[in-house]
Amino acid sequence: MEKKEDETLHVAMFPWLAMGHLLPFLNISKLLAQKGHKVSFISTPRNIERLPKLPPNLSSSITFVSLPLPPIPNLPPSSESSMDVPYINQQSLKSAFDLLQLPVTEFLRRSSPDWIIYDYTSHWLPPVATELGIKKAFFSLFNASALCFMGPPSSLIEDARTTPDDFTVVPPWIPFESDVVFRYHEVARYVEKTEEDVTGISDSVRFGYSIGESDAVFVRSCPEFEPEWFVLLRDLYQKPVFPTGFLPPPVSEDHEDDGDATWARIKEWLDKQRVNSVVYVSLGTEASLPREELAELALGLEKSKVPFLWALRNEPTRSEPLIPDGFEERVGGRGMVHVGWVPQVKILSHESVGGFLTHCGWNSVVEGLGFGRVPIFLPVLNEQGLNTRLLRGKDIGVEIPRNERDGRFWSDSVADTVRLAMIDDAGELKRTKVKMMKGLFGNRDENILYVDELIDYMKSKGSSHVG
Ligand SMILES: O=c1ccn([C@@H]2O[C@H](COP(=O)(O)OP(=O)(O)O[C@H]3O[C@H](CO)[C@@H](O)[C@H](O)[C@H]3O)[C@@H](O)[C@H]2O)c(=O)[nH]1
Repeated sequence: MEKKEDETLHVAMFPWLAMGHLLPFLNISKLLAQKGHKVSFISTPRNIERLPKLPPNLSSSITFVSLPLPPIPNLPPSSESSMDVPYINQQSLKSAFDLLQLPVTEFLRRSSPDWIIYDYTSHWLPPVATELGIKKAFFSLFNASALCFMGPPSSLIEDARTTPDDFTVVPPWIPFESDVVFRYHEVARYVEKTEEDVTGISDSVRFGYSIGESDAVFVRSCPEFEPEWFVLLRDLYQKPVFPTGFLPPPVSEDHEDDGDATWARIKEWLDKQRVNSVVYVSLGTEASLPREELAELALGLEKSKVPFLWALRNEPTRSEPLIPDGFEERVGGRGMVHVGWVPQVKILSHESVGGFLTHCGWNSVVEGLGFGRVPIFLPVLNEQGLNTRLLRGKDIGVEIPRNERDGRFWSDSVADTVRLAMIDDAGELKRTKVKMMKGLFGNRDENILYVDELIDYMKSKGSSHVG
């Protein structure tokens, strides 16, 4: 049933319980709402509370559907997102998430959206949607090259790669030369430490069913940036694959509002720094470094002599962050350390920021390049190593050298890499190259064209409601 041009869609959104997923899902929801469509955004109470307030003109188009996270043993009651739970215990959060199947099904039955856009964790959702006659799209927050590396649904479900070494080579389904592979330590450290799969379902299997049983796959990237990977992805999936563009977030609608004290303090400090002089340091919402590496990072920043703003996350298992003793006094006014949530997009948009020392989470990459900030890569877990290889392959950014096997790195390499990115003459070409990426990643008018195409596609499939 094709929807007519002037008809509005009702789209349900169901992201994984992680800020790096909730925020881009909300971002695309706002774009749908701006185009006059209706969105039901499904999540848990604490996650909904953490999201940025909706602009008044969109608040009647986006309805938050708050479903309490069912309690399970070993998961503290307030732990509703991946940043509340240590990385090695993420499977417990997934067990609780799986218990949302019933309330989500009830909501979908009651409200009959035309489409549901869902994340990799809800592998159980496609059959539910099919039964209710609701179209279903898997929205990938991983880019096309990372998805290709992971492979077609059949391989994901088979989950045949088991050892860290298996992930350091180009898989057989990639028919061209590629260096998008993991380094040993990027897999080994986490494979070995992660708790047994308490859900019985690995992430690979979740991805496999989520992709394999979808009607379409939406990917937060574009063929201009990853041409060969999009061609391959369509071939591997044998179904419609749509780029969403980079969905550059609007600065004014970032997590914190303008009256926020954290932003006021950070802005005051940034305002005093020279244009393009500051390196912003953040490793996202899930990654954390062992104590000795954190110390090397701190010492490296100190040795670099470059002004820095370091956002250190509050780690769920530690009462206080592991900044080396006396660090803040030694760096004095040259460095600012903030523990806890910061308004990242606003920081990156500030003209004093020139570089971004990042774990290479895809949201951070998109946000940093959208403002032309030079990325300094320190990938830690998930697909962050693959993102780093993709970008380095295009001569974007610089990577902090590490030991291939154990991942150790030293303060001198941190200092040298930061100086190369920020001030050394040898880094000039890199800085120019990154400025050239600003349009592709940050231009909202250009990027929205992808969302327009995606909406046209969703309308063309309309609703397949049976009841
Ligand atoms: O203090 C903070 C911390 C984070 N953010 C925002 O939160 C998001 C974080 O996303 P990302 O940079 O991708 O980091 P993670 O949340 O750590 O990323 C997880 O999700 C990404 C998307 O799937 C993956 O690429 C990563 O590997 C995975 O660890 C970004 O929009 C940031 O702007 C803030 O605004 N303030």
